[in-house]
Amino acid sequence: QEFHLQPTPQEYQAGQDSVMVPVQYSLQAETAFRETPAFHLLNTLFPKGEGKDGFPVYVGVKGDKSVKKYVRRVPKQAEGYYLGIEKDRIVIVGADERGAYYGVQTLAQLMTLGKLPLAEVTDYPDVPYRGVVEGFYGTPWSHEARLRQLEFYGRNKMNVYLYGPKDDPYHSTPNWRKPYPAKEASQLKELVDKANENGVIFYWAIHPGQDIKWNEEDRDLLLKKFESMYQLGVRAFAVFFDDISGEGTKAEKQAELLNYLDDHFVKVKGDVEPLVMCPTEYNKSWSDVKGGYLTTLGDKLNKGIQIMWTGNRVIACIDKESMDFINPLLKRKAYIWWNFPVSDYVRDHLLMGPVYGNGLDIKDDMSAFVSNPMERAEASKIALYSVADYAWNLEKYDSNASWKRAIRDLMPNHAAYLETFAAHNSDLGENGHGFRRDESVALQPALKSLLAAYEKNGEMDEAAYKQVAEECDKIIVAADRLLASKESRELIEEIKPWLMQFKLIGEYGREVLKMVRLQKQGGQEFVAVHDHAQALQTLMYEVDATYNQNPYQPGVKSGSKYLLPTFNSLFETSTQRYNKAAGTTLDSRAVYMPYTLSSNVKQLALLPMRQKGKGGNVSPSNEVIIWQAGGEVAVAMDYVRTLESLLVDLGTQGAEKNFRLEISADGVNWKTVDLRPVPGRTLLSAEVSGMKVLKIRFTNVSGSEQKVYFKQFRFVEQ
Ligand SMILES: CC(=O)N[C@@H]1[C@@H](O)[C@H](O)[C@@H](CO)NC[C@H]1O
Repeated sequence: QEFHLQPTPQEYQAGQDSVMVPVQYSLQAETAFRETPAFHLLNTLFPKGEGKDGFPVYVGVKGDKSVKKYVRRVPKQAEGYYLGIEKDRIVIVGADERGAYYGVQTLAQLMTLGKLPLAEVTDYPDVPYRGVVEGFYGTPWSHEARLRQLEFYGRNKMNVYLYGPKDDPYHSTPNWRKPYPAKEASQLKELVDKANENGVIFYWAIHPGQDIKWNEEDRDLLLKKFESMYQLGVRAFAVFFDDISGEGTKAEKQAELLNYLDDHFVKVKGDVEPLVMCPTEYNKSWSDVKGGYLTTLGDKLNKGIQIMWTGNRVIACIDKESMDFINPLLKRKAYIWWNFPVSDYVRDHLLMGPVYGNGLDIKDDMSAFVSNPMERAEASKIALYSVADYAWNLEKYDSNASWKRAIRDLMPNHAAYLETFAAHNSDLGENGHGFRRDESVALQPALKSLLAAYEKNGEMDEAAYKQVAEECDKIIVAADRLLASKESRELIEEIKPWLMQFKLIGEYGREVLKMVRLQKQGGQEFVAVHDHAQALQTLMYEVDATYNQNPYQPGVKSGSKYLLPTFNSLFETSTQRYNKAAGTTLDSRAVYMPYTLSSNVKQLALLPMRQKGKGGNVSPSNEVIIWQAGGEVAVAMDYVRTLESLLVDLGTQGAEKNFRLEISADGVNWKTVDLRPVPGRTLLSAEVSGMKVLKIRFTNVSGSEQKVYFKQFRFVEQ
């Protein structure tokens, strides 16, 4: 693999010549430089550290005497730097302190080459703020995972991390008004210090909108919370108003609060970054321009305040058209919150594929590009590496090359195996946002050709067969090697269930290919191989029913877009053909989904049904659902079944007054069923035990539009 600086620099010129990597350096810099993160990093790069006879390293920022003669080479862009490696010196000049830090990070990468090329790097970021918003639903990252993330951001020249895990009770309702308990407070302080060491601005975000009162008391409580975070070292703050309903959604009030914080906290402190806010209307598909929410923010919010935006939809790639829509309304460059590789709405999938689909022509249209990642911190690094690469230098961004480098960066000694795994674990599966990713890209042609030849006219595409068979072998080896890896143990522990599932898919594919071969030969051995394949199906079901049993999208899906569906089709077709020829009745069902969802509520229509054990649930949504009067959601069974229980949770009290649940045993006659609120919760329980059901229907009968959450719709069969 040829060497490539990360992120891709704006300009990198290297001759053939090089110098040995010095073991010691002598620092030529202003005294003040010794207090900077750039110095602390530089000091770790030379085995023998600093010494007066060491290799001269001139380092500083524009204006420093020590680097005066190089000042013309420094880019004018913020965080830019010039790095020159000459025969008798190294020169690093930053446009500012973080630029100097980035110059040292680039030097660190060059020093891994074993010898230093005589080179010049003139570099700077395209997008001012680049990084990560920990803004997902689900288990917040651990403290150790966050510390590792911050080092990763420094190495990849990401300069922001926004702390905003939805399920941290002190970030959101109910405890946003309270200071953190001692342990959490000291951990946050440690994170702030770690961020500073790595050139990362640590934003602490608050999510008060669900229960904030627009009065002085709450305003002062929020200010007090900011003050308590300031005491912990936080110097950058955000206010998120996403996923709320009710009073807290008022634009005028939100703007008034933000401006108050800006005038009475940020400007007073003098050493705090500009505020960042996430609007309630944070994507175009939800915005009602005429309603004036966005333009109110655009008109009223103090100019320096940044406003976040997820694009044309909740989950969407960002392009020129998206930016041309939003920037004029906000009267500033939107601060992009990119919802990838976040998977809190497809928690049974890993998103390990390339970062692609964002415009390469929008570097001047956004003030920030931050990624909302998976709750699996280490696994998110593949995407985050490429987000860093993209946001630093859009025009030179190459998604596939970046993806390969990201994998090698994450597991240098197992890159080939991790790439095999990542290639087949990248799509999200069906989901309520309709957002999909490509998967098994290199193998797709062979899978399609093998299936088409066999299913349409019973032929064998030998070349495709061979390629798929070889891939199955690679999958099995890759899964074993990764499961046994000593390298990146934290990553392996995060993705272990998916690695187990992945291996089973490789073994299942191997057996299914044998079945196809044997079916055509008509051999008796078909039965034994069929039974082995079925045993593997059972093991795959067990993994899916045992691990990652979260209440939203439980289970472990792998290779779900092309790989497994192809093997399942081949299993079913070869078994059916064998049965026909041999007069046997081998079970030809591969995977089974007995329930079908239908709905005329726009945000529910695409939600996938999931089978779990002896029951099913409709995949929940994180967002507020606009449920029109008379709107309904229905679930149809494949044949009449008997219910044990049914639970609905719309996240709002009193929903049982506005909605009706009906059951039909024949799809024609309907019976209304009582919905009982569970005391103290928004959960509703239906008395359905023993009822025969072919179809379930749940309707808004309030006569008006309802804004609710769709947190749960689950039933269990007897
Ligand atoms: C601005 C934003 O995306 N907010 C949340 C975010 O916290 C979720 O993680 C995101 C992905 O499901 N959906 C949008 C919404 O629910």
